[in-house]
Amino acid sequence: MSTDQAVRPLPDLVSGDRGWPLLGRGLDYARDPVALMQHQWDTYGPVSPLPFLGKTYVMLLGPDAVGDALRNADKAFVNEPAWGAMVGPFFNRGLMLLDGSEHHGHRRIMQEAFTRDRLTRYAELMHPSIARGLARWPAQEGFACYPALKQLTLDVAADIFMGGAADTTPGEMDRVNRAFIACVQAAAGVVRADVPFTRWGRAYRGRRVLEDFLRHYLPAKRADPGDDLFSVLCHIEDADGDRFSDDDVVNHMIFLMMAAHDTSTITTSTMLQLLGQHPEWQERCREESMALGDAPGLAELEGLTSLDMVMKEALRLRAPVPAMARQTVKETVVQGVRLPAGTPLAVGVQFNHLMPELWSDPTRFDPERFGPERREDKSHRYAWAPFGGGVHKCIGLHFAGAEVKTILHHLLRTRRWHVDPSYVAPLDNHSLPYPKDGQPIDIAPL
Ligand code: HEM
Repeated sequence: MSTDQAVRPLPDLVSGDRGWPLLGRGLDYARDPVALMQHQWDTYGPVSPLPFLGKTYVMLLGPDAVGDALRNADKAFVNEPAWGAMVGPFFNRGLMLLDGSEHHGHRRIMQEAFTRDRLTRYAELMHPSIARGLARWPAQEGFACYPALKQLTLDVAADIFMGGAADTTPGEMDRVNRAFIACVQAAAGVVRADVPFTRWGRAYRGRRVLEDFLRHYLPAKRADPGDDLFSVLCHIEDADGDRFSDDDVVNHMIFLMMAAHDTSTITTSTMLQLLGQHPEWQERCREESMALGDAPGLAELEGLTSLDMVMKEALRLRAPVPAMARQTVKETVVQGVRLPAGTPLAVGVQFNHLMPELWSDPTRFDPERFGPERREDKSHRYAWAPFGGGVHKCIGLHFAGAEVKTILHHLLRTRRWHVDPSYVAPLDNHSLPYPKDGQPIDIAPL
């Protein structure tokens, strides 16, 4: 909350900013979220009204307003009703959808699944499934890398999250994958009820398939501690000995798979695009990877400094979560603007990533901006926030770093790829931004 300015009400909408009946500016967001954010900033400043899917949202832009919401110093903002309205009931009671002391309690337990020791083990386990998956990639011009990466991260999830699924046939596994994708795609549903042949109808069925699948394996996971995330969630406890119930494990697993999947796939595909367009960076990253072995450990992966800067730059240019949802539970003031209780908000971190006030030549691919001499990300605490901030900051950020870098490490050591420097990915922004054309790359053996 900012208190040092005169408090004023939310600006009125200027004419032409109502958008379409019911959809509001939803179509403008889907077409080009950054252009919409720029318009909001130019017209209203950091706190702006935004008609969106039948409600008047408030969009927060710029590092100060974003920081106010994410830090949540006076506990005015909550997640559950806000994210719940976006992603539907399919990720019910996932960590991101819990608030207050309940969130705190669950996060304390879940933290135990993401300790340094656990991450070291997950990183070891990733190598074989990633190497196996990439071995199937053809040498091809115009290879659609996005769907291939999506399959790869699903396979990794089956191994690392599930520890394999011993009594599930490939056909059943395929059904589980489709159920999972149906849940993820529900966010873009227009009909938001359990109606057959709609996105939500499919997602309701998908959630049931996922629950049945996880409950089938639960007794075995409870009985036999393993290294996969599912087993880990069954056995971890916080310092007071609190543990997850069976329902908690199922809810957290479904949410974790969702949180990990598209975000990591988007990041990896953006990196493939950028490294394909900037061969000098591809070579620089390759040299570092060649200096390591086939299956580097977590610390070695973290030591791939060029790849690390490229990953940060990819997350800056295309944040997998461009905006976060929040809702006020009491009246509060953001950057001098009074917001009543019950206000839904979109917290637009992607805009911060491209502000000329915070970054030099912001649309240019320039990973060195994250190098020790420049550290442009330090221009403001919320200049770069692809993983969010505050108590809900991504719990899987180091896991994501390990997975994305392991995929790139294997690719750099076995393939060379090229992308036309003028290529601009046509993004679908209905849920998280992904390239509609499958993001073609020309890929060949090294
Ligand atoms: C590059 C990949 C990823 C990106 C960009 C990303 C981004 C985010 C963001 C922005 C949030 C905050 C949402 C909010 O405050 O409303 C978040 C939360 C979360 N993420 Fe990630 N994420 C990534 C990968 C992962 C992975 C791999 C996992 C798990 C293995 C994961 C698990 C979670 C969980 C559980 C939360 C909720 C945390 C809480 O509410 O306490 N994420 N992520």
